[in-house]
Amino acid sequence: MTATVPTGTTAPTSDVDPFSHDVLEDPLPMHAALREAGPVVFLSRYDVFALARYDDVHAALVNWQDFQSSAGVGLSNFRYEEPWRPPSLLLEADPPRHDAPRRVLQKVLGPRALRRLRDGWAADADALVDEVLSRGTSFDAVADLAATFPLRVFPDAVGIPQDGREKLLPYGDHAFNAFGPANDLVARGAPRVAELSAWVNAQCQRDVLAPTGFGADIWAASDRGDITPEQAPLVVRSLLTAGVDTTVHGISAILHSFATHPDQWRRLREEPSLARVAFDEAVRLESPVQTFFRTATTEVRIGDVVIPEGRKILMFLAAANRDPRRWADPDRFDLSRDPSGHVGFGMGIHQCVGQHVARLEAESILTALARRVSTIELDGPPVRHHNNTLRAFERLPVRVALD
Ligand code: HEM
Ligand SMILES: CCOc1cccc(C(=O)O)c1
Repeated sequence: MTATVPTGTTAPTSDVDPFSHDVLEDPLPMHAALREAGPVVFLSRYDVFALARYDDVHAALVNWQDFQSSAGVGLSNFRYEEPWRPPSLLLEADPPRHDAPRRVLQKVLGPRALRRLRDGWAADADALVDEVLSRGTSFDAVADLAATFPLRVFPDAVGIPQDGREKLLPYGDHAFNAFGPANDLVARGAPRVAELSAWVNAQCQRDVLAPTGFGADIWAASDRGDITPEQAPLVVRSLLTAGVDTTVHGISAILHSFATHPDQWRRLREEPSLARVAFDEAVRLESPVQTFFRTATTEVRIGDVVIPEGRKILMFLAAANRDPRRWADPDRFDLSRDPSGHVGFGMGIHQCVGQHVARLEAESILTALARRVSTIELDGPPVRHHNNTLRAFERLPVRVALD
């Protein structure tokens, strides 16, 4: 039996460390270099293959058969390494195991289900904006808006108790770090993992969840047999893991985009319905979720490179979202652009099942702000928050003028 040797040229190679602090501070030059090097680049530091161009990232995302998620969507390969927590039934599963949990969450988080939340979230956003503006017109848009609003509305929508909600952000931050290499960012989160995991897992149990909300809806789906009672807590865990940090950094991204593009703020004020497209354009431009991995289930040919079966592929969603081969003037925040097709929420069977929740949160806070604020601008240098997977701000000082 001779081993099949993948034929095809060797990929261009780079020894860049995408998870180093200087790259996490500003990944754009690395993205451009990877796009220019070719359709696929071998990253020698991590022994993985990188895709940075839109067409190649898109093709991998929609081809779940050749690019699987069940070996983990981080650097760690679940075929040989123990996951740090039981794998997600959605993110880290392939069909057929992925199908039922996905169908359940798609219904629980669907646009129709969210209609009942719209008015309450709009009122909460108005109240928060009034509260922030009553304290002055210079503030930190992260602490006062982006990190506050999601934590005011989302845990209640899930139906978890009040106690311990401050654990959600650090838990999610660690989960997103854990998709990367075991570097200092992962080490920093390690001491609290047991405490945070125990708390999150406890919130997924039926007896602590409110009688109405996303959590109750997931357990009701297990009563109907759409998923099993053993699966229900893990599906709730998906919401608590993926549903907080992402929206905090998504809202930060949109506020940073407007604070640095005053002409677009004027457009939003003239046409408030642009809030929806503004969110997708900010997610395209900033890509709060920067990367995800896949594992090749067979030899995959990309360009004239053959990636051997079993190898990890790192998809740079953020690089694809600014690929000049796909986007005109890609670095510009432009509300007249049609951002549909961006891969900031992924694409295909794993495309973000919570995107309507995220969009409604962003739209609520944006509309509330546009109602009262005539201009918004930076009031000092933004400070980045480094994470192996998330693009985020630690601080976003802004100054606003009121009507
Ligand atoms: C700006 C906010 C958000 C961004 C940028 C984002 C991004 C993403 C991306 C890129 C994926 C694809 C993962 C992959 O292909 O492997 C994904 C999947 C997922 N997201 Fe989101 N997300 C956001 C908000 C949310 C929210 C609010 C929730 C929950 C309420 C959520 C729950 C999930 C889940 C459960 C998956 C796995 C779906 C599956 O594998 O079928 N996300 N998200
Ligand atoms: C936003 C990407 O989606 C995720 C991220 C982390 C965990 C999960 C899950 O399903 O537990 C999903």
